Amino acid sequence: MTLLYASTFADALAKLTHQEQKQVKITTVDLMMDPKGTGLSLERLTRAGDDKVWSARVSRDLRIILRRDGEDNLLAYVGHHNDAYRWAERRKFIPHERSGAMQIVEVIEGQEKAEPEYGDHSSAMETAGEVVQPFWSLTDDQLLDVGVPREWLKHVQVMPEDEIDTLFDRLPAEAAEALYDFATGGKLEDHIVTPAEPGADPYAHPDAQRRFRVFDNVDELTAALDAPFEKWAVFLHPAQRELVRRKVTGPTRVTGSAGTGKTIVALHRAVYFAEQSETTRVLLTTFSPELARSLSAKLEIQTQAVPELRERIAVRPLDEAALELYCQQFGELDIVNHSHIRELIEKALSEGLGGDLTRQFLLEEWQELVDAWGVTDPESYATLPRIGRRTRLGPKQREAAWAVFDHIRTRMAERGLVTCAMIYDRLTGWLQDGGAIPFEHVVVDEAQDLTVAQVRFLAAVGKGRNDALFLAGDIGQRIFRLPFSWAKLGLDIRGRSHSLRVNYRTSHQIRAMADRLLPPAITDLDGVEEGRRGTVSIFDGPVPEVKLLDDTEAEADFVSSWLRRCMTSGIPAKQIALLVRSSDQLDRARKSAENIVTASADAEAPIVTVMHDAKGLEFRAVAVMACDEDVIPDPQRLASIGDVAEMESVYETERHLLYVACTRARDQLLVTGIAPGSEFLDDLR
Ligand SMILES: Nc1ncnc2c1ncn2[C@@H]1O[C@H](COP(=O)(O)OP(=O)(O)OP(=O)(O)O)[C@@H](O)[C@H]1O
Repeated sequence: MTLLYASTFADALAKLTHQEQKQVKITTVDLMMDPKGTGLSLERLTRAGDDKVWSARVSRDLRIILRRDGEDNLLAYVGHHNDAYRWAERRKFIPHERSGAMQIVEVIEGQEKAEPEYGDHSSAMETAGEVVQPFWSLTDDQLLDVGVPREWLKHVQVMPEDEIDTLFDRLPAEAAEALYDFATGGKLEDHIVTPAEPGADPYAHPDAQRRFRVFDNVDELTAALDAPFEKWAVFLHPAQRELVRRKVTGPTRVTGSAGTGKTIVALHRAVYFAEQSETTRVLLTTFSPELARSLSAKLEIQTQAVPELRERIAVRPLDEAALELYCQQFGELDIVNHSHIRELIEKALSEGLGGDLTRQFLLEEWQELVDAWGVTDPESYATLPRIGRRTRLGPKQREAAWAVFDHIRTRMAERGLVTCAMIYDRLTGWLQDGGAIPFEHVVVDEAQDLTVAQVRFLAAVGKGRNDALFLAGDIGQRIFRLPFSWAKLGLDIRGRSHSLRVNYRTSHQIRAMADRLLPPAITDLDGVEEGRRGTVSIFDGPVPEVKLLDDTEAEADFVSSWLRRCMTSGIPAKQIALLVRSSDQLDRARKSAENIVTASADAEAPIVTVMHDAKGLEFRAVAVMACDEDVIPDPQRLASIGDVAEMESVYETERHLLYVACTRARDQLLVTGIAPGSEFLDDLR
């Protein structure tokens, strides 16, 4: 017997109460242990759209809808009595005639009425009266090629524009994606379905696997039922699945705009590696402890059916993993902090070093250039491109500056102090001399913000080993540093970078607005292009609002009212975030949140934080506040930049930051500022 579970079942289960879910789980497991259903009330549904559909009684009111075909037992839906029967009456289960992929097709009522009003498809006419019909010109053949079920052809051809947002609810996802992309300017040809081999299993096609999961045993099914809300753990998009299982010969990168499931691919990829053998060890890593914790929690869910896999995957922030490795290889160490470095600069200045250079300049020069790039001698310092540095230096000034840096390095060496970058540099040298880390595979999430030292280290980790390095990231979300070439540092992903294009996080409306902040394609310094065109979201929501106000008080009041509306509509406070550019504006956000908390004693407070700290997170509602003219782009960063190219890089990073903030929102997005507002708001609007 084959156990199958449809995403429609997972969605329906998630809508039931906790108690009902428990009852469903018990009946499901009984059903799977006793496929003939001898002890259960099974009933074939004669009025269903498909003659293999049965109902199973869970309780007086709850029914599971099953499809039983030979050895296949498919859990299709669950719901209250009438809802479940009505769902079954209006569904057919048929392999698509072009792809061979099993589809659940909604039976359209009154289909005969859906005749196109103009019979000739070659006509350029796209409207019937006032109603725009975006798919009017598409032929049956073109629609079948992208997975539209035959019974939907006419309905799609006359579909009015305002129904496009329902595509994902009503059509198989491959067809909905193609049509949505076409309606928003994309090409249908990019979505032609892959035909199956004759006689192939209709559930094995990649398009079927995004909605059906085959279980090997009841334990696996039980685990999936325990996590009914985590669809990502069970149903991958074909493009995600491809990347998870791909065999590669060098470092690989998955890209895609915010919310396209890069983190999910990274997680599945780590598990996939761990499945390869009992002795395989995988490092799953990212930049911050908070994101590492979130990866760890997701991994627990994903591996609950096979807990031993969890043991084979270490989840750590990259700095922590590097530190651990360093201590194992070279013993304990002391890491310098900013105040140490400041003290050393002071000392150098008091000894007459540094010429007329300021403390602040020397500190930044050390952090952003000398330490970040691992510069160890004056010659390298003299030839280093001054990426991100505002001030040009003449030879004399460089000499004076180097005297200070030399002083810092010597004192640090005497006291046994190192910087984080030095840890990576030493590990890189050790790897180049034949050292080996205790992991066969390293999977890195949020890779767009890796430092120079981290990239060098990872390049050494991946050198000469297949499948050693898998990176997930979006260059449009690089917010912590200015761009640099990975290939020049030995990490070459050219030809092995793949984009995802289905956005699972943000509504159509929010994604479309946020996308206006970035160009349709971004090319990194190694010439790898990341195209964002053709990305579609799988659900829709309210249109985001951009609001400019007269002063901070008016802004706080406006955001408080918005917060109240969000919470009244059922969004829990913890699922709402108020984001600002930097800590200087945090009070403005806190004020809006406080208005809510003081108005209702038991109201929980929403999350208030800076945009940088929201990277990788998601919320149902987000207010991006304080988008004022003199806040974003940050005027301090832009001040006194001499070089045009450099100015562009800083602008870009600030734009990315606003993009990151806006794309944390799932359903509701509000952007506010004091008039006239940030120049970026013109693009948003
Ligand atoms: N195949 C899937 N099925 C259902 N949900 C998915 C799937 N893939 C991703 N998601 C959901 O989409 C949301 C975004 O996924 P994820 O965080 O992996 O995106 P991302 O590309 O890493 O985003 P960002 O670039 O903003 O960090 C998450 O809620 C995730 O659970």
